[in-house]
Amino acid sequence: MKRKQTLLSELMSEQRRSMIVLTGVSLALGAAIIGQAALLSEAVNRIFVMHADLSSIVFLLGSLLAVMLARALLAYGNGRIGLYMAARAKRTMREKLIRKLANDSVSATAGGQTGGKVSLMLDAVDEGEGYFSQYLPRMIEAAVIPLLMLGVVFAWHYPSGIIMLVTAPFIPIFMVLVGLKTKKKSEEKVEQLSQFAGTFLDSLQGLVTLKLYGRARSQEQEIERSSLAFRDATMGILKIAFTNTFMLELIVMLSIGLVSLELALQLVVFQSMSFHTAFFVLLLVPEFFSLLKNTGTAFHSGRTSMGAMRKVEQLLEERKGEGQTGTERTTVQPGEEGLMLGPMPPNIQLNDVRFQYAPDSFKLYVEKLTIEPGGKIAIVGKSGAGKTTLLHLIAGLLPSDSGDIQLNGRPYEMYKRSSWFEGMSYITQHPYIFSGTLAENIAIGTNRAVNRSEVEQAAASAGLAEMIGGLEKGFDTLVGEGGRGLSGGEKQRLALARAFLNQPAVILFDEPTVGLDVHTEKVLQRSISELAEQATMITVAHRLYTIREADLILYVENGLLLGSGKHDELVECLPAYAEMVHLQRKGRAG
Ligand SMILES: Nc1ncnc2c1ncn2[C@@H]1O[C@H](COP(=O)(O)OP(=O)(O)OP(=O)(O)O)[C@@H](O)[C@H]1O
Repeated sequence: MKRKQTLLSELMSEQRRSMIVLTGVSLALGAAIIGQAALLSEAVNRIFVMHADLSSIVFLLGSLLAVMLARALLAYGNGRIGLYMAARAKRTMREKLIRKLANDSVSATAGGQTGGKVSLMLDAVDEGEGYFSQYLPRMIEAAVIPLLMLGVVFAWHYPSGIIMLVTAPFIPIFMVLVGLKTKKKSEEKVEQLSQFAGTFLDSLQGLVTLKLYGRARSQEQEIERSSLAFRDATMGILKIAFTNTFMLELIVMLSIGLVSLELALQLVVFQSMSFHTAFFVLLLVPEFFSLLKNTGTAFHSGRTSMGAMRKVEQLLEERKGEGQTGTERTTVQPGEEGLMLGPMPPNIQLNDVRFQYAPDSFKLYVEKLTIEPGGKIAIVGKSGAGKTTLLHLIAGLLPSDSGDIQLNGRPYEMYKRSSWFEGMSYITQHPYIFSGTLAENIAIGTNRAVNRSEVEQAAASAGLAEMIGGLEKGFDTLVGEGGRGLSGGEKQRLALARAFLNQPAVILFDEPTVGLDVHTEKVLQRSISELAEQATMITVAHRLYTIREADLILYVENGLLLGSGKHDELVECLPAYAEMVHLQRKGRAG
């Protein structure tokens, strides 16, 4: 059975070439370190033991300087390659996350904690960087350079080599023990951070609601609790990191002490070795242990990064399976090369379509439904009956569990998704206003480049001209986050202006449930009917006027399409519909 490729192994396979370069640079760095020690010990030997004059060692000192420079450059090069690998890995992770979120169905994207996702996108991906910028370069260095050094020490003075060989494994053993402990802690930390960020962002977004319901204080306490938990998790990791550093220093100090003692005994007591050799080995030993020690710190950051990467992987995995109910779900493959839809409204057909948000939850079933091109459809029913769900299914914003949705007689999946979405505009009750100017917010209605006069024309058609004309900066007024606020009616008209730019073949319209003033209502109605002249219009309808004018009314109850037809027909043959109309009339009169 083929093993599932993890995110880390995927990222690693991208970095193969960089890792080969890294190994080459590490080898050169090892040679430079050994060369530096050899030249330095030779220079000291000549000056202090052989009392050579300065002119005879000028070349030696020049070579030493060159090797030191080369070492610095190689160490810098290693750092740069690490940073390059980290940047590449972060880009890949972000791309994967964005692609995943963008390809999820609308309901899946809207689900979950927004703040948590933001924190994951920004922080966990950043934390993952340490694996490539620190851990990998240090590990490759540790695998290459100490071996090189050990070989040289063995060749020059094998007893020191034996001590190094015996003491060195204590460092990785210690690292593994500590690493295992930090891994769990770091996963906890990322979890805490995500929770903290989530609580914080969600509280900020809902500040007005919280204040109104007098919940601001309890939310404050919740944020405090969340931040304290995050602090504790961070402190836990720091405690381990500090103890780790202290223990590593101790092991390194003892090991260097042991080699020095052995060298001193050989040099002074037994006089069995030259000063040159002893000094050369003595110069190499701290370098050897310092490299191993660096891997200790890198190991710690590597574990933290792995914890963060697991979180990213979980989000990618989670969303992969999200919404699957066990039955084969007709998912839409994004970006597939498929049929293109033309500018004309398509014929839309639903056959035996079933949908469920999750097992044991609300069920929607449509046996047969045909929407003719250019039709004006009103979906009606009680609150929670499934009107919006049906609208989203027709629009392909939700994937059906079974059955098929056809456009012009062919399954929906055969079409290129972008061609369908480009020909469609969705005017929701609460359209999202992005942070930017009014002109920019209108221009996002279409993919093609638009000029200012087209934006102005669209705004005028949507009945926004008067309101924008009254603003000091007109179309350049900043709206959305950090900008000017817009009323509910203005937001919907802005969404309408987006649709006017797009000139869609299919319009989805979620009619406002709250009453707009007569003037706004008239403007909206006029604009929408103008926009819908050449298009199929599917409205989740609440107004009697819209319902009466519709070519086809779909009456939904408890997720079932109870009846469809014209207003008069339904009043005649569907008592539930007749009652709804009656109640609506009474409501208006009262
Ligand atoms: N993302 C979701 N996950 C699970 N259940 C959902 C989800 N969205 C809606 N539902 C449930 O599905 C049912 C139908 O919801 P839907 O929004 O389609 O109703 P509606 O007729 O449009 O209601 P309203 O007129 O109040 O907007 C409701 O019971 C709702 O709670």
